[in-house]
Amino acid sequence: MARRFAVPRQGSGLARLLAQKHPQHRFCSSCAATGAPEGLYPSTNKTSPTALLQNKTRVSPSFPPIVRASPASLSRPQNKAGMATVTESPIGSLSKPNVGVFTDPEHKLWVAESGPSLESVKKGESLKEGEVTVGIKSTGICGSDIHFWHAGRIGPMVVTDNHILGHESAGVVLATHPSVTHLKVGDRVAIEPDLICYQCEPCLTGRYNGCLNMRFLSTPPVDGLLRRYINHPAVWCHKIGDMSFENGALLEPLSVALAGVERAGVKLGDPVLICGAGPIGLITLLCCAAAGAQPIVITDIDEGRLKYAKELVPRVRTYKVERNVGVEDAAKHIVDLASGVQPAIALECTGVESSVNSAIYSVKFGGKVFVIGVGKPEMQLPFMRLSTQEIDLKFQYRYANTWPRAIRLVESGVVDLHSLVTHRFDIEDAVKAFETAANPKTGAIKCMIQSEMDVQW
Ligand SMILES: NC(=O)c1ccc[n+]([C@@H]2O[C@H](COP(=O)([O-])OP(=O)(O)OC[C@H]3O[C@@H](n4cnc5c(N)ncnc54)[C@H](O)[C@@H]3O)[C@@H](O)[C@H]2O)c1
Ligand SMILES: OC[C@H](O)C(O)[C@@H](O)CO
Repeated sequence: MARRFAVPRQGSGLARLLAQKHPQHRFCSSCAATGAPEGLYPSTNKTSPTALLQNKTRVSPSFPPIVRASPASLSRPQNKAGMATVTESPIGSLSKPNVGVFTDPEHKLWVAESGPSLESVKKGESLKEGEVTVGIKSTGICGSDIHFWHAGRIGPMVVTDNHILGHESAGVVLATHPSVTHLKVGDRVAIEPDLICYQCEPCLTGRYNGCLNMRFLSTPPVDGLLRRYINHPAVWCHKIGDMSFENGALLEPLSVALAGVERAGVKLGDPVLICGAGPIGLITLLCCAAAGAQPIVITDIDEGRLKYAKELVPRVRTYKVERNVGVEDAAKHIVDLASGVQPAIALECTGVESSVNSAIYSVKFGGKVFVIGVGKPEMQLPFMRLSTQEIDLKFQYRYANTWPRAIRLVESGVVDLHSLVTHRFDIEDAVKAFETAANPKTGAIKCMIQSEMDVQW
């Protein structure tokens, strides 16, 4: 296949710079600071970043056999009382077949057998270099999953075939390829759902969410994580210690919010507006509250979601958007609610044109409107308001290098995500889970799908 990007040649400026500065690169915070992301490079003991740059990654023919769970190796992290607990559940005892949650261009939704098959998981046959098999325990339903089901597309991302949904997952490592050194069977992990090329300019400069060859799990045509078992590169499986699997799954939407809050530059005492109190808006609210923003106003058209926001962060001020109120008037109400203080930063988490526009009319001179929501391909925006008020209009798309930070925030309790989970379903009942998540009358914020295994972890 023809390359659409330039690979740094051996001896080229970029390749030399990376190789000279940090021969080991992987998990190197200096690389993160200078552009190359923490955890970007595969953690195989045979793969150096220099080799990646030179495109010389090869499987060693002499690897020992796949490591699969055996009772002795299945040690869980220490529990709260400091006691190590051992799980006696070898992979060989798994009996539930792999299933996936599918949609298709006809907007059907169903649960059916999917790959990798239980048989191949047990034998470890399907594992490639650098991969681990993860038994998925919890997966959150994202608005984009519902969109792919209902609308069959998000902008240019179109469902053209039977397609497995889901990209917010955490689980337990069931098997490791011998090339994997930093994970072992029994590790609890959250899955970062992107597969990148490690070779294009965004990858090499630390902004791998812009990878020119991105394969994002659950974005068609790449199947998602709503399955019992998946094989995934170990480098994109982040250890979560004894964090709950649900919190592990929520690290994905937290990553979206964190990336936005970080790039928007929210600081202590900043007056902030958040538009939309869906999961992304609510998690953004938790992040802004943790960052010390004050006052914080959040908007929504749904009273129930605003009530939820108030329960999460009692000091937030809530504004119910009414369809018959114009965007400039809505902006005035928002500023009034903030005791006359115009927001320095608006984090837009709806992707709805009128909401983007009331954010633009709300922020102060020199303020920032930071759009996380995704919406119509084209929108009409108040150009002269942006111009005369020197407002920065910026955007976030997914995330890069957020998982380690997100894990620290959740582990420490600085950001408490757990109460966002309002409904839980077994993977066999995924259709019911999706119907609940898609129906505003259910009051669902985050529906979680759990895949019970014959193994207790
Ligand atoms: N940029 C990214 O990488 C990224 C990642 C994940 C999600 N998203 C997008 O972020 C947005 C939010 O995601 P979510 O999961 O919270 O979705 P959601 O649909 O659950 O939440 C959106 C909220 O906005 C509210 N809303 C609708 N119109 C409004 C208006 N005019 N004013 C105020 N509120 C209004 C809805 O009532 C809802 O509560 C979506 O557009 C989603 O596609 C973007
Ligand atoms: O958090 C990731 C987002 O939900 C996805 O990018 C989605 O919007 C399209 O695949």
